[in-house]
Amino acid sequence: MSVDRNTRDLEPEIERDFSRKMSYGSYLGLDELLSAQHPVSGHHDEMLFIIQHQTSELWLKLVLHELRGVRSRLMADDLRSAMKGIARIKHIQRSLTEQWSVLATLTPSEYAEFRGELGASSGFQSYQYRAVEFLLGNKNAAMLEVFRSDPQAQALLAELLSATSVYDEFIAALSRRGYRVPQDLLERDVTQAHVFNASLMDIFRHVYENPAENWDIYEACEELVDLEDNFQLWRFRHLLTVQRTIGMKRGTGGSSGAHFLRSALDLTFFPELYAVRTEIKQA
Ligand code: HEM
Ligand SMILES: N[C@@H](CC(=O)c1ccccc1NC=O)C(=O)O
Repeated sequence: MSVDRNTRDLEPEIERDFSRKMSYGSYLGLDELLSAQHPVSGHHDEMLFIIQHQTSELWLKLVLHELRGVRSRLMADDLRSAMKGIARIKHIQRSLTEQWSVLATLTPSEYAEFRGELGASSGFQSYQYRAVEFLLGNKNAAMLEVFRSDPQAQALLAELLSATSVYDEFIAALSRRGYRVPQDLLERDVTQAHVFNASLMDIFRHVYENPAENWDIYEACEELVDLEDNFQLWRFRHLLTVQRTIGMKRGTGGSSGAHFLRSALDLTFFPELYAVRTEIKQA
């Protein structure tokens, strides 16, 4: 290292020939990844728009992978390891939510220059986003119609629609641990969205009023609430970004736009875990 040249000398042992060895780029498939940006307009800012979506989809791919892991660890009654997966997902969610500030630098005037070229395409057609919602228990069979022209995406969603969600498996694990979960909930039609079930309230009230005796379950409940909070924060930042870039215009996907996105804030994955807060007895 020569300070005066402000140049770092490369050590002789540093690998330089990758003609027969796996390199960074080949391991990561960078040729494919970095040639997958295809702007449809000639506008400078479209690259930001594309990369923001692509990075979001990459993180969603990992969220899906981790959620599947969480679900199978719950099925194996390995609560601690399931919580490790949720901790990772929470960090990814924070990163996804934080990323909205980058897209917020796209002004309405800049977006208006290429929005017309997007046609009917929209984030509403993100199958990975829908898969995450399904895995968390917010099923909606009508969403599959959007993917008629993409059989692979439709098959993935069909598989998840008829599979149990993370919350279904958490509830099943509670039952195996001796908490009194009613049979009808254990045998619910898993193709439907989970809806508030009053019979879970006795269990969660007991857990929240006696944390010390139910510590790992208590912790798991709070992890799930963090997950839902984070999901809602992402939705809210999306809504704010939409409002500042297209105001109250209709969406390219055909919806009413901001109004439609606002109504997603009323959806909930774990309603009983929020409802229990109202019922905890005060000392
Ligand atoms: C300027 C940026 C953006 C605008 C103006 C925008 C606008 C919209 C609108 C209006 C909708 C409603 C569906 C429609 O009719 O099109 C929508 C849905 C959606 N967008 Fe975006 N969006 C933006 C960026 C993003 C980004 C970066 C993502 C990340 C993947 C994303 C993901 C989604 C998803 C998942 C939905 C479906 C939401 C739901 O079903 O509630 N959007 N977007
Ligand atoms: N729905 C957006 C368009 C949009 O944002 C979009 C277009 C193509 C691919 C992803 C998108 N992102 C989120 O909806 C709009 O109405 O302007």
